[in-house]
Amino acid sequence: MESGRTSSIVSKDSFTERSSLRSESFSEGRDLESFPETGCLSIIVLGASGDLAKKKTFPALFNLYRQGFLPSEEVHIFGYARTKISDDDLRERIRGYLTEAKETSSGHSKHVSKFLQLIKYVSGSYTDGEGFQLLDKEISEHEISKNSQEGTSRRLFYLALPPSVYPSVCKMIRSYCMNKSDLGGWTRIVVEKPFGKDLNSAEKLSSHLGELFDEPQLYRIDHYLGKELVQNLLVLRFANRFFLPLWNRDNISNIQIVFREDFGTEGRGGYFDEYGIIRDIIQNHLLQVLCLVAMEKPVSIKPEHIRDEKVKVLQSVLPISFDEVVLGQYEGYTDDPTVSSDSNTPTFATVVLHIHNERWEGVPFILKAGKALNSRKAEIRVQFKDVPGDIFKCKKQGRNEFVIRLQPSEAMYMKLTVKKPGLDMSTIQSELDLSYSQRYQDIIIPEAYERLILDTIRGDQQHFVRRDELRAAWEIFTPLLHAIDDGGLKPVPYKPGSRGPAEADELLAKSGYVQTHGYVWIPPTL
Ligand SMILES: NC(=O)C1=CN([C@@H]2O[C@H](COP(=O)(O)OP(=O)(O)OC[C@H]3O[C@@H](n4cnc5c(N)ncnc54)[C@H](OP(=O)(O)O)[C@@H]3O)[C@@H](O)[C@H]2O)C=CC1
Ligand SMILES: O=C1O[C@H](COP(=O)(O)O)[C@@H](O)[C@H](O)[C@H]1O
Repeated sequence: MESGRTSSIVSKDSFTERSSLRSESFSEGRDLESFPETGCLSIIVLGASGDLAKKKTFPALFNLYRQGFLPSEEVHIFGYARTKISDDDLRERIRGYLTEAKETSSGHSKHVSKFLQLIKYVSGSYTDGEGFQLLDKEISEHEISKNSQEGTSRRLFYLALPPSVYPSVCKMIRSYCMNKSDLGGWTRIVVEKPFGKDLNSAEKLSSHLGELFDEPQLYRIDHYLGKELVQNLLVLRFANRFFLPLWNRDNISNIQIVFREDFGTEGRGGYFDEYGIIRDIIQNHLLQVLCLVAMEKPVSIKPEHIRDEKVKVLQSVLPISFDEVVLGQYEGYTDDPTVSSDSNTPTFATVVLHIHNERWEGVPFILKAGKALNSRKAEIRVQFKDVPGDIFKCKKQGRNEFVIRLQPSEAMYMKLTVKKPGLDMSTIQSELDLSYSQRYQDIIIPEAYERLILDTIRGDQQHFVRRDELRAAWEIFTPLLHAIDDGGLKPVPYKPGSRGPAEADELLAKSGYVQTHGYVWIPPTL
């Protein structure tokens, strides 16, 4: 394995102190700022009392700390929210979410306690200056205590908040909490999706944030871009001769990008009902995956080169035809008291996109996402066309497929036809399988948030959404979303624990997907 500092995949036993937060992986091609970073680092989690903060943000920070990426002599963490609680109350709220694999319980609790001591809580409002002045004072005290030279300290603000408060919070940060000068220090803002509700609101939000901060200071996080197999897509496509000649309309029949969850909105009904599955999953997570599957080879692996190509793909997507959309809502969704009883919000959607360019003309990209379905998984399924001149008459067994399983059980496998072992000359579907748990037994795959927060500290924007990308993404979905919001398109009911509406499978078949019968991929066990 590479040294821990250069790799974001860590060995199961590693607990090495890393003194630098600079990325060295793929460093030759990267475009990272070049000043030395010596000042102390303050990470401020706004909305620290909330769901995301406790389930994702603090655990990701803990894992970075545990692996030595957040040395206690440099880093301090602040929680900020309106709720009036003490430092210890916040620590107790998050303690139970800090988990780590394969460590003795005494080793674990030692790390947890030390980590929790790095956290301080400040209570204040999101709309007036008083709380933010207090926050600034606390951060400055920490910086002074670390002998950080003025202007060299680094401040990372993580907005784990509902998007409705982003504008006022950003204004407060700009007015009261910026790093005072720029002698190598910085102020960066991480904003969570959804970035707006449609094209207009997103543009308004972008303009507002754009007046307060420069684009290099803004990190629009989409945690799917931090998943191991999503990060592998460009390597897979552009570092393997196998795929180069095949990855196009001549060979590929259709591509599915699928997200399934086997639970419903679970305590987030109020949020979800305002947004729905398209804004929650498809317009961001699945569309980002589509970009990486469909984009042309970038000039280099510099973040801007990659993001330039993603924007081009998005701009080549044709307007969505409503005939190629199936919406669903699971039965019982409106029983949640925070959901309106006559809600039209889809909890399931299949949407077919078409990319109007030389590589993809005629290849449907089928994006499917649903809550309360029969399984939990996310995958990309590339289905190839039939083999012309099928001398083995094996068509009935199914087509070649290349499946990238993003989660759970990260894997990629190729479904292919082989001779059935034995004396007979017959064929059977089998697979070439790269299952990560089997192939990389010594490695723990980092959580997406862990990786992305590290990127924000390192100043690497590759895995974050650029403003023009966001605009192009909203352009694709806004007409459909408005039609749903206006009641012009209605979701069909489906049973919780099912595959979703039958109409979605019909749309899949209409789009050219050929179901393989009698073959099931079984994740290998050790
Ligand atoms: N939870 C998740 O799994 C995921 C969440 N996200 C995104 O992360 C962000 C935060 O999500 P989540 O933690 O679930 O949200 P929460 O509803 O838990 O809100 C976070 C905190 O914000 C404050 N808050 C809540 N509602 C309001 C309001 N109307 N006005 C002002 N402050 C409010 C509360 O703190 P207080 O009252 O103490 O100030 C709350 O603890 C959202 O943008 C969400 O879309 C993205 C991916 C997954
Ligand atoms: O952004 C979101 O993602 C989660 C699913 O994330 P995953 O990493 O577990 O696949 C989803 O449950 C949530 O509704 C959505 O806001």
